[in-house]
Amino acid sequence: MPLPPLGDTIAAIATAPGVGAVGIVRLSGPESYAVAERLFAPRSGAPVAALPPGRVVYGRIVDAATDETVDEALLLTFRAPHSYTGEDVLELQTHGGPAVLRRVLDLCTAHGARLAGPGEFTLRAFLSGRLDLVQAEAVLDLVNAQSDSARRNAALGLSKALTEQLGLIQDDITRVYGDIQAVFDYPDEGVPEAAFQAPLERALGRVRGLLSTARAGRVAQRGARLALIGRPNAGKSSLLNALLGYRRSIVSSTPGTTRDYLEAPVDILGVPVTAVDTAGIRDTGDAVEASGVEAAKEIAEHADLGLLLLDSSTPLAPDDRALVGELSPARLLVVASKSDLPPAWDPCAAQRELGVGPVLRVSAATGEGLGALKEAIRERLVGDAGGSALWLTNERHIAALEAVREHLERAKAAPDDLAALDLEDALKTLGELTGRGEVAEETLAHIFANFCVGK
Ligand SMILES: Nc1nc2c(c(=O)[nH]1)N(C=O)[C@@H](CNc1ccc(C(=O)N[C@@H](CCC(=O)O)C(=O)O)cc1)CN2
Ligand SMILES: Nc1nc2c(ncn2[C@@H]2O[C@H](COP(=O)(O)OP(=O)(O)OP(=O)(O)O)[C@@H](O)[C@H]2O)c(=O)[nH]1
Ligand SMILES: [Mg+2]
Repeated sequence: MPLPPLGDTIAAIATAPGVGAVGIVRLSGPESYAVAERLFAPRSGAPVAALPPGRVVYGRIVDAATDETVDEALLLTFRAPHSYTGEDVLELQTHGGPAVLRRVLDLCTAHGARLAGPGEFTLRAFLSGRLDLVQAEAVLDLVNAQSDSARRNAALGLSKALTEQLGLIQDDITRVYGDIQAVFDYPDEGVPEAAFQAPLERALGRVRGLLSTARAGRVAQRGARLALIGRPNAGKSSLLNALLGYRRSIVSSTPGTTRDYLEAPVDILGVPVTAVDTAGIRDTGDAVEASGVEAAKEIAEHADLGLLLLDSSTPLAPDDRALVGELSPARLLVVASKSDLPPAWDPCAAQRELGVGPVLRVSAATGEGLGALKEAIRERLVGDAGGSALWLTNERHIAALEAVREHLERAKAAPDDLAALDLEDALKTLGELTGRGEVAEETLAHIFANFCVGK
């Protein structure tokens, strides 16, 4: 997959497909003004090329071949290097609608622009040095963000928060590397071992700190699956409805009401979650119910978090204890449901007996404990990011930093001459990560292929 050529002038519709109040066609490249000259008539009559940058001018989009007025529009002007791409950029803001935008884009290509490929504007911003690779990827994440936590995180990436962290890591490694080289060059001067260790430890600490946010980052980016499980009648469907705030799942006093699983998206304090209501788990002779029970177990096993509901109004049963045993404690949150009813057992005693974390008292009927439950879910899904404001969300970044961590750990344990090799590798990996070092063309092509056209 080769990279698209640079140096020509590209055009694309920048706004989302479909009907909208306003739509934008964007041009970037050395011929942008010349292309616009041929299709835009400012009302002032001034030539487009003479327009000062950073302005909005009103005028008409005209098809020079027929003299037809295609639309009234605004033209936005940028001059290299002061633009998103670093090149001459013009934006034509027209009425939003597929036919208008398509026609304006056709005029752009008729007058010398080329249709832009996916991510080509942002690729040019990267290649002109206006964004590093981590920022360019943050643009992609920002556009694709579906939850507030994903948006916030991408905005931090774009604002260089991650770039700056990586810079600090790079500085420390460079320092250690330089010191080791000095020892090779002037062995008699002797740089004490301790001088290497401190910056190396600091860099390693930063890398580990960033990596510890990866789980939270993945959850923010892709969302998490939350399985509601328990015996029949435990109140799973009622709790699902309470979390959603609307009636999604059928509730009844007949045990075995939910037969198949059911998924619903829900925002848990900014974390995108897919909640899955499942069939009550019990031994059953009914083949349909049994396959629902099978599905429930499998869903619980693969979920990011299992919410095990234990009915607090009836005594705990052997089935409840068996369910606790089947699920990994790290991915289990236990709820004492129906807390508005007189309790048949004590949550604190149950916590000790079952060997699980805190058992949360919740009532789907009154809403009691729902807020605390949401807090606990959020904490379990993204809590390990600690106080870090910035989360790693991108698999490429995670993989690169894992490689850096390994190099640094090896360097720490190795004699100086071998450490130098690992430090070199760590620096090379960081360079690929930010794009400030050497990056394979395939890597770039792969990253930008995931963008939408016009971005
Ligand atoms: N209409 C429109 N809205 C948009 C964008 C766009 O390209 N067009 N953006 C695109 O994704 C984002 C804004 N990003 C931008 C980043 C830099 C520059 C720019 O021209 N920078 C110059 C001048 C800055 C200044 O005036 O101080 C520079 O940095 O030199 C423009 C947009 C979001 N909104
Ligand atoms: N008082 C009270 N009753 C509840 C509460 N939650 C559920 N119930 C009742 O418990 C019964 C079972 O509720 P469901 O939500 O259908 O239980 P379930 O776990 O989905 O049951 P299955 O689908 O059969 O596995 C219904 O009669 C509900 O009204 C609660 O918080 N308080
Ligand atoms: Mg149910």
